[in-house]
Amino acid sequence: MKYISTRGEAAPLGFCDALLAGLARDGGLYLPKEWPTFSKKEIRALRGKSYQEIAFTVLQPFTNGEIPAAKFREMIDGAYATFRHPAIAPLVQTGPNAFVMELFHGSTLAFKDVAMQLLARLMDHVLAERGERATIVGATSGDTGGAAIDAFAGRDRTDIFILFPHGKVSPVQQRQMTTANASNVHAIAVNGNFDDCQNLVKAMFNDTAFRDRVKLSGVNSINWARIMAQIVYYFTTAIALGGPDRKISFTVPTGNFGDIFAGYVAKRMGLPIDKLIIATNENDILARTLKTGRYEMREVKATTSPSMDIQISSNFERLLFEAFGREASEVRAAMASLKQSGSFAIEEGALKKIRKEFRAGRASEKQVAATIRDTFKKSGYLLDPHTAIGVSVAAKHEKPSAPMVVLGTAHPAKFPDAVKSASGIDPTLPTWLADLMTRAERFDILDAELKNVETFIGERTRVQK
Ligand SMILES: Cc1ncc(COP(=O)(O)O)c(C=O)c1O
Ligand SMILES: N[C@@H](CCOP(=O)(O)O)C(=O)O
Repeated sequence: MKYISTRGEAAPLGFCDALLAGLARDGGLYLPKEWPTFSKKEIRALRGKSYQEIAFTVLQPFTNGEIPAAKFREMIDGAYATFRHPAIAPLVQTGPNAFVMELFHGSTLAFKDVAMQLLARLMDHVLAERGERATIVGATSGDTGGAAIDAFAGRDRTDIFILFPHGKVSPVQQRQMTTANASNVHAIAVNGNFDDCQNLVKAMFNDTAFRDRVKLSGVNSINWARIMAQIVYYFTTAIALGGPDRKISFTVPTGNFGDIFAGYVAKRMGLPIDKLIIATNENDILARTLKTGRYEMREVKATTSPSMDIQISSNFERLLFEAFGREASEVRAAMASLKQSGSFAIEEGALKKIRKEFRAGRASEKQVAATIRDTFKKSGYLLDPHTAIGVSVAAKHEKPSAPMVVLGTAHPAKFPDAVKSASGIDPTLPTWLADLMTRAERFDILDAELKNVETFIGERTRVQK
């Protein structure tokens, strides 16, 4: 299986090359040339299997035979041994036909751990096989950074540089990035917002001389392996709820569109998913796009769900590629228009295809607080603000015929201020993070200027120049 770029101008790559490349050289995102599929019978055969067994079966076709099966299984087992719940992604019933899939039992309490722990092991393996090192850069609005630092800290073949928006992540998120005691970790607070950080990362990938000199690799969801690992929990959950003989709907708190795109891929692979519902906060660019057919950037607002305070939703490009019938020239035109004018229009045919698979909704700050408060009052279950957006939006789309699963993307203790002000409850960090807020911090502050950031990274990476 080869991986092709959404912009159609980069050479197709095998799995290991796409893994290390992150962003394609034409600025596009990699996708498999065709989707591997599973029949209903094959999906039924996964019933009763562990998360790790299902992960192995569902993901192996994507590895293109480039990772030995036993080694891949060992990586999966290692990745999920770091989780504190045996089911990895357990389900909690919150209503007669409503569930939250808890994705926050990994070491940094966010769904990012699910993919990042596997990604780090895959990269380590490929770099060791090739006798190479890599410089990893990542942009974060709060959660990707902590998960990446946890997964890569102390790894000898990689130096990791995480860019986060200065003063715009929660104190817990910041500490998860700034207190790692490892010399290969560099947390950088950027004077700007998340979109500035993400633009810097993409600009570094597009600077070929720099990219090649420091052997740049990415851990954001621009990296196909991130999306790939996130496909698994759609399968485990659907199977637990009666799939493939029953359709399930998923509501996904969305920012960069990676998590929900993984659900789309699961559907393409044969998993009977009814609807995929995009849930946004007041930065509702995706909900507006589905309604109007125009992707139109606005000023980003700071909300109580900072990880979703995003205007440039990276993986929407992957969906456009699909909706345009994999016509890369149309993706290039849309992305050029976005760069030039901050917007693009989606033609009727493509929009129809998107609307067939997806619904979308937004939750205001008031609705988020009310959802946290009411859910706690009703059931004693404490939601984090991101998951609360999912629960709020899902309520408008629930129907008796298909169970509705909201992706629980973070633990409430990552956002204690918002949770306490909504519910009166002060969520506590688990014991292994109990001293997090007293650990010594180490980070640098940089302006959002490409040359500046490249010089900083170039001087600190251990890649041979
Ligand atoms: C807690 C949380 N929820 C939701 C999201 C949105 O996920 P995605 O960017 O994959 O759409 C993020 C960030 O990615 C997050 O950290
Ligand atoms: N919400 C994310 C933003 C980056 O998303 P990614 O999935 O592309 O890594 C975060 O928490 O950092």
